[in-house]
Amino acid sequence: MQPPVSALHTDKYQITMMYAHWKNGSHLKRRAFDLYFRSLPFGNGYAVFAGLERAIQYLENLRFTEEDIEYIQSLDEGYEPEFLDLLRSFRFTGDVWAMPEGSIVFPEEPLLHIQGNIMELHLIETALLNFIGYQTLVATKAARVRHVVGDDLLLEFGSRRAQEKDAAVWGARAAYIGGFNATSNMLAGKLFGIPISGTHAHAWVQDFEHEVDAFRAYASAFPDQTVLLVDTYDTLRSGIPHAIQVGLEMKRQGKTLAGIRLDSGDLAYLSKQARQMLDHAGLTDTKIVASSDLDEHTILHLKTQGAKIDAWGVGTKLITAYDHPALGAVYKMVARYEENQWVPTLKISSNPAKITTPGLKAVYRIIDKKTGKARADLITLANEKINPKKPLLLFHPEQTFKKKKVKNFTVIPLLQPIFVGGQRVYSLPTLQEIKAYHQSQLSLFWEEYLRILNPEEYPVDLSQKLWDQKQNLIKEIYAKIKQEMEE
Ligand SMILES: Nc1ncnc2c1ncn2[C@@H]1O[C@H](COP(=O)(O)OP(=O)(O)OP(=O)(O)O)[C@@H](O)[C@H]1O
Ligand SMILES: O=P(O)(O)OC[C@H]1O[C@H](OP(=O)(O)OP(=O)(O)O)[C@H](O)[C@@H]1O
Ligand SMILES: O=C(O)c1cccnc1
Ligand SMILES: [Mg+2]
Repeated sequence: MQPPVSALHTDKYQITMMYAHWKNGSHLKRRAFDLYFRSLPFGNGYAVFAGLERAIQYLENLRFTEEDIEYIQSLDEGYEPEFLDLLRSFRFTGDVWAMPEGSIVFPEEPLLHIQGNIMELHLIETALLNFIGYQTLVATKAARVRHVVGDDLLLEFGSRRAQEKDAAVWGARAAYIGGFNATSNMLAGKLFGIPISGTHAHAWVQDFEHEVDAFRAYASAFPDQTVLLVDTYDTLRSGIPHAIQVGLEMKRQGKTLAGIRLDSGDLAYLSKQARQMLDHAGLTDTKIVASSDLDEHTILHLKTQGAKIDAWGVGTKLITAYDHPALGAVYKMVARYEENQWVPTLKISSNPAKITTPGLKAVYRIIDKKTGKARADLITLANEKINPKKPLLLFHPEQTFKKKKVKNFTVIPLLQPIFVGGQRVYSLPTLQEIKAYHQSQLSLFWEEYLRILNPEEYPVDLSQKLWDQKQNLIKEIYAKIKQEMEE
């Protein structure tokens, strides 16, 4: 368990809106928000949802401490004492639905749907977007790396380059969900039970007069898990020969040199040379680990060059989501509860893709019974039923002439209840279960959606009823604006 996240981990405007609602007497009005993203990162065909556990911990422990209240008071913004009292007794009381962590998710799908009073719904926006945006990015990047390495071992080495501590620790967890086997971060190992793994640094070698003495001393400290870093001076002429020398000494003692690590230079050439040299010396069980600014692209190139690499250490480019550093997730109001019913609401934009989809919704994955593969995701009204016995007409939400009829299918609802009335009703899966769930979900998709370059766009459609509701609301809003202009 991590220390609780402060209630002040939010933007000022959330607190000012909470106060203004309280002054207005509207702070307990019931509202609904969706959290989703609009476009996929890294040019990938899907994203891997992560960050839910952190979000759950946050909501369960959300409190204003006396120090937080003192700070708000000290701002001299005229907050009345009764409002501060309200904050003192603040607890999250809302209802939450979410996709399970490890889910394969797509743009426009509600990843979280939250109902509650407007005050609490404002407060939590920033933290939820912060956790889920980052962890989903890293899990997705990790899945891309996993996609190109097949079954090779993947080690997460990014802590030193992460954007601060929380990113290192939760990023390690997200990488594990997305397909990494281990992390070098000890704290992530302790907190989450992720396998930890590591070799040694150049400084270990530099600390000895002779490279071979450094290797020998390391091997005698860790005879069962010796991985030697061979590029401190000269990989081919010094590092590998010295590693072989120590490897043979180990062999005579009945031990195996577990591996060598290459951390610079031409990794394809060096790994092929290293493999030959190790094999020639009879060290065929010694593995080759590579690290050095790797990502899915360099790894793919190294593979096509025939690199003889068994395990990959990936740091900076994974943990910082280097080539797409923000998911751009958003949190938008979709309905207001007025006179005992939910009234859909939307935000208009000149960019049609940015017009929100109003109302309470459900998300289904449509699975072809014959192939067992996903055909499309369908967002419907919350109370809409899909009859799997009747053919289902799917159409593109913008280019509506693009249609397809689906028969012989099953539907999987994607949103799960997480909180009811502020109480958690969801039992947290273990990290192993999340990882396994992610793998099982990948197998529902055709390779065309999974490849890392120019994947096919997976269809995410709106049901006819939801589509109609959205169009009608857009028309209504424009009619109202016109009327108000004329008055
Ligand atoms: N055969 C290869 N094909 C394509 N890219 C490679 C190959 N070998 C290594 N790379 C990549 O090329 C880059 C090499 O980086 P660079 O030349 O800056 O430093 P380096 O070789 O790691 O040396 P140092 O760490 O000493 O600066 C890394 O991103 C590495 O992953
Ligand atoms: O390359 P990454 O994917 O970020 O993986 C982590 C890097 O961290 C270590 O390097 P170190 O901090 O010693 O620095 P350097 O390799 O840049 O010299 C390690 O040797 C890797 O090169
Ligand atoms: O264990 C390693 O080899 C390691 C750990 C962190 C960063 N670079 C390498
Ligand atoms: Mg390096």
